Amino acid sequence: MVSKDLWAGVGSALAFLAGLITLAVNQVRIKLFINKITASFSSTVQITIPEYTANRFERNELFIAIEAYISDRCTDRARKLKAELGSDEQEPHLFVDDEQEIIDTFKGATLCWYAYTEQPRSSVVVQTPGDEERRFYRVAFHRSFRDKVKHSYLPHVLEAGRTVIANNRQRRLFTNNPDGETYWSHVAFQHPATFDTLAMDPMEKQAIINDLNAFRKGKHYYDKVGKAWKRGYLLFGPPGTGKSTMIAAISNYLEYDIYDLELTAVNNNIELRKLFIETKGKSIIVIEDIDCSVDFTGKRGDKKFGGESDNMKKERKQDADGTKLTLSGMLNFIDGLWSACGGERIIIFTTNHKDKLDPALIRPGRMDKHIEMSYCRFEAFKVLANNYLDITITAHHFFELFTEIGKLLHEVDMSPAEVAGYLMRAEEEYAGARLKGLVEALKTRKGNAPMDKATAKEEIVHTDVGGSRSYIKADKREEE
Ligand SMILES: Nc1ncnc2c1ncn2[C@@H]1O[C@H](COP(=O)(O)OP(=O)(O)OP(=O)(O)O)[C@@H](O)[C@H]1O
Repeated sequence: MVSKDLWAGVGSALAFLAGLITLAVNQVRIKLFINKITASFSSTVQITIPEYTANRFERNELFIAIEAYISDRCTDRARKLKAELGSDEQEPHLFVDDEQEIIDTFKGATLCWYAYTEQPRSSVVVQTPGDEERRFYRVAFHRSFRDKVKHSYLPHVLEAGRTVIANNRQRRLFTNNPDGETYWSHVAFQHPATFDTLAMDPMEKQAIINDLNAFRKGKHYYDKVGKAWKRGYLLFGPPGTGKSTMIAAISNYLEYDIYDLELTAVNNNIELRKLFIETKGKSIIVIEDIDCSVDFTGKRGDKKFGGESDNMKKERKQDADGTKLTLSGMLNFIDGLWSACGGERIIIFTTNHKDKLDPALIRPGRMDKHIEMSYCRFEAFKVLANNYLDITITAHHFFELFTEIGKLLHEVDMSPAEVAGYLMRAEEEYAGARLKGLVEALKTRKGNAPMDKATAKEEIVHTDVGGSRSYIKADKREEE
């Protein structure tokens, strides 16, 4: 009897449980159904941005920019963050972690961002990065902002995100590999040179800065005139006058990477083209000592003598096949069709002998600006004195030394590198002693190089005393 009652109790309990389960399942079904109905009438629109593009091999640029944008704008508001340290970086970067709502506002619209990760289905064989974990950003907003989001907000996020990435990024110095699997290898670029520490005529320096500013902001202009967004600079001058320092200052100013192209390691035109294609935008491509890198002279044949020699025919064929590095390959590199890919690149050649270069290589349009880096004159010296000794022309106790140096630098050719050498001489503890050492060296050089009488007569030396320009007449012969 007892066992009959017990079984009856268990039976009704099971029936009750089954009823509950059916109810729960029905409720989930009902909830899903209600969600579906409300979603179809909802005023909210959602856009999902996957981490990988449809072909799954490339990361989606929009996703990367959104990540940077949200990390930059919204980390203060987020409660869950992630920290990462890149291989070349000094400071960790903070990112907003997944599965939390982040609110952003834009021109009256409120946008709700949410990041989430989907695990791969167990049946999927991982072949590409996008087959592993799949990450997404989702942005939700009122449907009345659909156009604003599409045409203004997302482009704004893309641009702002790219700027954040460029600012956070450790700049890199690339060099081409002679026979490696990759075309370029790189190290972190950490050169302290800036335009403030670069010793040269202030007006010329300002002209270069203006030119760089115009270039950086010039995308629309270049598009309008139908030119590729690139600019060529030829830096020429004797050794030690600051050509490499200028390149470092430009890179630091524009925050561009540097590709230091070693032409002697490039075997032919095809390789040169591939190297170019592998460079990224916002970069400076440098070929130092272009006159020493490859002997282009004579490679184009001597047309003066009429006809085409066998050598020239061979040269033309090799040129067409790309089996050799030739001048025309170089010209193509600078302004051929391939050079237009990517945009926002500065190409810089340096040389100690501008006169040795083929005019075709440096004509305007290829090398747009020719910048002469010259021996140290008084204006440049003032920058070096400030850099190395922390003294300015307003330091009255050095007035006489400065005046003497000003006169001597006008008469004697000494590179900024040499002047810097005297200003940082470890064996002299005091600034005055170092300046005197420089005066002695300049006098010795002056004595060794007798001056041409005509130029030595009446010279005007410009010095800037206490900010006001004064002119000191110096009759060099009489002084001696
Ligand atoms: N104009 C300058 N302003 C500031 N420092 C300079 C300048 N010129 C040279 N120097 C100093 O001299 C050193 C050598 O200069 P740099 O390598 O830039 O000269 P360069 O013209 O590229 O020489 P080279 O033709 O031999 O390659 C630099 O490290 C820098 O300290």
